[in-house]
Amino acid sequence: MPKVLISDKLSPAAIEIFRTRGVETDVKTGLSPAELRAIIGAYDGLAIRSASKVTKELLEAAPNLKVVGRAGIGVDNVDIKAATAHGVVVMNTPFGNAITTAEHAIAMMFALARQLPEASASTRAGKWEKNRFMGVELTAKTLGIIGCGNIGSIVADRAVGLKMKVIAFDPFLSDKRAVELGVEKVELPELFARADFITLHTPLVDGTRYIINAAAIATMKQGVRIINCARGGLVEEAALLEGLQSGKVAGAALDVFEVEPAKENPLFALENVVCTPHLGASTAEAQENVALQVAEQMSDYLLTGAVSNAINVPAISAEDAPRVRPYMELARRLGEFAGQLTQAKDGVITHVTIEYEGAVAQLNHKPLTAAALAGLMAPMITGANMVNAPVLARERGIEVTETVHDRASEYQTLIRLTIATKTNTRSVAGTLFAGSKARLVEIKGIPVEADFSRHMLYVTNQDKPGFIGRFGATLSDAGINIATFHLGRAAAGGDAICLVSLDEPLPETVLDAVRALPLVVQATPVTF
Ligand SMILES: NC(=O)C1=CN([C@@H]2O[C@H](COP(=O)(O)OP(=O)(O)OC[C@H]3O[C@@H](n4cnc5c(N)ncnc54)[C@H](O)[C@@H]3O)[C@@H](O)[C@H]2O)C=CC1
Ligand SMILES: O=C(O)CCC(=O)C(=O)O
Repeated sequence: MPKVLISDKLSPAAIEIFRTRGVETDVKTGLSPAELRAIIGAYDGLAIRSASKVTKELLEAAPNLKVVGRAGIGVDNVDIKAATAHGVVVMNTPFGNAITTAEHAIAMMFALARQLPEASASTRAGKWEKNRFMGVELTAKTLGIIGCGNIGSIVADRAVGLKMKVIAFDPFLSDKRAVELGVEKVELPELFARADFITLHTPLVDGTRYIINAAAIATMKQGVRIINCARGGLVEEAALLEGLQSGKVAGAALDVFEVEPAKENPLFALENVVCTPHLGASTAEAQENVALQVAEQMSDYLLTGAVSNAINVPAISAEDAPRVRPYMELARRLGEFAGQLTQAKDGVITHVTIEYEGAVAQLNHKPLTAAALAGLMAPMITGANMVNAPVLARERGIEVTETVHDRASEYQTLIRLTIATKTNTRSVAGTLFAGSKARLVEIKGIPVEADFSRHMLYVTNQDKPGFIGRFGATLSDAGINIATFHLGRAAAGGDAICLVSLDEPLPETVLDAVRALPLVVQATPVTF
């Protein structure tokens, strides 16, 4: 039974889902990095929000970890590169808290416009300072949205409803989508120059870090108000502080900070700053949504291999998983077979081509390619799996080509893998028999029909009389039982191949004896 650790505060709905799905679940929140490192080795899955940091060091201490599930959107607390290198799938829940976070941004905009926190504090203190709090209307004001994805789009929709003029900067916002949302697409300098309110909704990545800095603030309207419910680090706090103190920026509403938890911050001293402690996603509805979703996704992956909302691996829907899984198995086995045949003397692999024909051509082939690469590299690289295999291939300069054929094939469905090294090219092809059973049907273009079995011996020989008898005698003299025996040849008298499955591993001495037989070109044991 797979075992999951929940290390941040998640709705109890998640535990319920894990347990009913048959995933053993521990909840241990508030652990220090060292405490988490000390126990992570026992778990297959880790469910987190934003407090737990999934670092390279944590991943190094987690040999069994297969999946990290982020109950939320931002994954900047996860070292994705390191997770990928360790073969760990990272998933998030991209929609579950989007409405709630967009509503928080809108609430923050109102709070800024009407100084609600200060007015509330003053009233509760019995001051009745009616003249102190003069607000601004939102109607007809220009809202500049930076990042118009899930959350930014919902903010746009709500702001349009408030009769604001909405302008947006997002390099991936299409003209059509902008029209649908009722927003005007602009470049960033124009947004800075025109917006009365600016709200941020991008991830924190290298390209967005300090997207609001001193230079940007200098180009903004006098009296601009800035809202950040995305990530600390998008706004340079020192520059914002200066802008607020000079009056250039009339107010700022911040849910997120460069350093969190933000217990001390010079911005807190200013009365035109509204702050919340990273509450964007904190509604009962959103927390229920993300907890349910992350538990379902992680359980699906651990129990069935279905992948949804993964950041670092191609998606396989739960619906597709039963159809795709046998093909992944076939692709992986073809990769393993080819990997074991590729010998050190062949030199490094330079190119891998994966062809999909027949029924398999209709499927999402990304996970199949990843599985084939994982199989290929597994004999050479410990820990290679379908998460890290495409990266490992890229790092090693292996060019990967996927070809999807719509031509009719002799087989109803076929995957062919061709491995090129500097000195050699090898190909293997397989099909699914009876819908789910992986079978080898071609090696080096020579037809064969063989199941993948635990212990196999692959021999290439010259197609001349005498080979089969001597080969059979060598194995039987050594007391080795042949379970199945498959022969194939390119043409009479030409290159021939022989693939046998054995009941036990072939001792080195017998392998040497086979290799020494006349007509044998090479003999390679293959195990699964
Ligand atoms: N305060 C909170 O509790 C929460 C904060 N968040 C934050 O909100 C962020 C946005 O979430 P979603 O809208 O769901 O993500 P999303 O991926 O749907 O949208 C992000 C948008 O930013 C755009 N973008 C990327 N680089 C950009 C750039 N340099 N300039 C302008 N736009 C750029 C992308 O094209 C995309 O459309 C998350 O990454 C997360 O950090 C999300 C949920 C809760
Ligand atoms: O889990 C939380 O409270 C924060 C949510 C968040 O920041 C996110 O989903 O990106």
